[in-house]
Amino acid sequence: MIRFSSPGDVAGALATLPPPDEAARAAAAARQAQLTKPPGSLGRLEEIAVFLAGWQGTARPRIERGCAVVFAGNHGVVAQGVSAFPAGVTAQMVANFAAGGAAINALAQAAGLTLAVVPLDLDTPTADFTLAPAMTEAECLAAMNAGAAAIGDADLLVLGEMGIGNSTAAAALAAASFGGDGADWAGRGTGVDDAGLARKAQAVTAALALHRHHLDTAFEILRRLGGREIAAIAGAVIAARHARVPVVLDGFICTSALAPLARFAPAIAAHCLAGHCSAESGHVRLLDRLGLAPLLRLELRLGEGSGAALAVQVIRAALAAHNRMATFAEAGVSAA
Ligand SMILES: Cc1cc2ncn([C@H]3O[C@H](COP(=O)(O)O)[C@@H](O)[C@H]3O)c2cc1C
Ligand SMILES: O=C(O)c1cccnc1
Repeated sequence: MIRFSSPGDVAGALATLPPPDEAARAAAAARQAQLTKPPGSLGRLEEIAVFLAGWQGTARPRIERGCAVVFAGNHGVVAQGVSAFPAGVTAQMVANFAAGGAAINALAQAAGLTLAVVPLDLDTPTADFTLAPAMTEAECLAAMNAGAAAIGDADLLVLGEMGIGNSTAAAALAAASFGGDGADWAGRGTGVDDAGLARKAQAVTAALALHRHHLDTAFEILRRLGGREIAAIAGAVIAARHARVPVVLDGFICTSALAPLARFAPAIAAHCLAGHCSAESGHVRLLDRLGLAPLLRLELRLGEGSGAALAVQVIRAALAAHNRMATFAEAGVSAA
């Protein structure tokens, strides 16, 4: 299990990302070619099966311990008037997750996933990053370690977040990592009006100016502009990669955790599937920058891991076809 004791450990883990098991990928691709269908006719379902084979290291991948993990954190930048909801909703929603009443409870259950919720110091919001770094080094490392620890023994990891104000942090991370200013990456989040959207864009642009001389490592970008739940997702993604556990990403906010990592380690998203493309305006561009093609596009704009959990139903179907279909030889069907 990975532990990050220093920012150097994060850089080290990013410099040593393992590749997939190419033999398992080849074996899975060979099986797909034998199944009773024209080659390629199951489209991306075939790619999903080969992808999971490579990361699970077996020609016949399975989902037996599919785990959804939702990280929660609070954000000082809400003081800039960037969310349609008050910061107290973060803790209230964590209570709702525990009571089973949130969308992710229903969607994780429908997808056959266990659900873990990891609240991260909700009583201590990050600093307002328009004025100071969001987190200290110790705070950011602790959040990343909470993320790394949460992967447990999952064989498929579904990541989600809850944190009022975090679509502003996500926009800042995307801009710092891939260029552009606040207006390029700010979206409506929980549904801010035009004035709220302008405040978000302004907050991001102000933060980029304040931190501009210090954005030269993935860790510093995450620490200065992210939040605890986003840093935890980054830690979980890195830890999952080193454990060769495939990951399903959710919306704009979840995906934004990869932006600073990808700037310094472009292969970081190779063990990740994009569950969906959110209606949040920056998500389509963020996915494009990460080289990810979303599985679903259902106009969701919720977070919590909701779109990722939904996509697991497609992933399960891909594996059902891969593992249960007959080959041409078994079925006595003539090959081309
Ligand atoms: C009741 C409620 C449940 C949510 N579940 C996820 N989010 C989503 O909205 C927040 C991001 O939007 P913004 O940056 O505009 O605050 C995050 O908590 C995200 O997970 C929710 C938001 C609300 C209000
Ligand atoms: O895409 C997301 O992750 C998202 C969009 C709006 C609000 N919360 C989350």
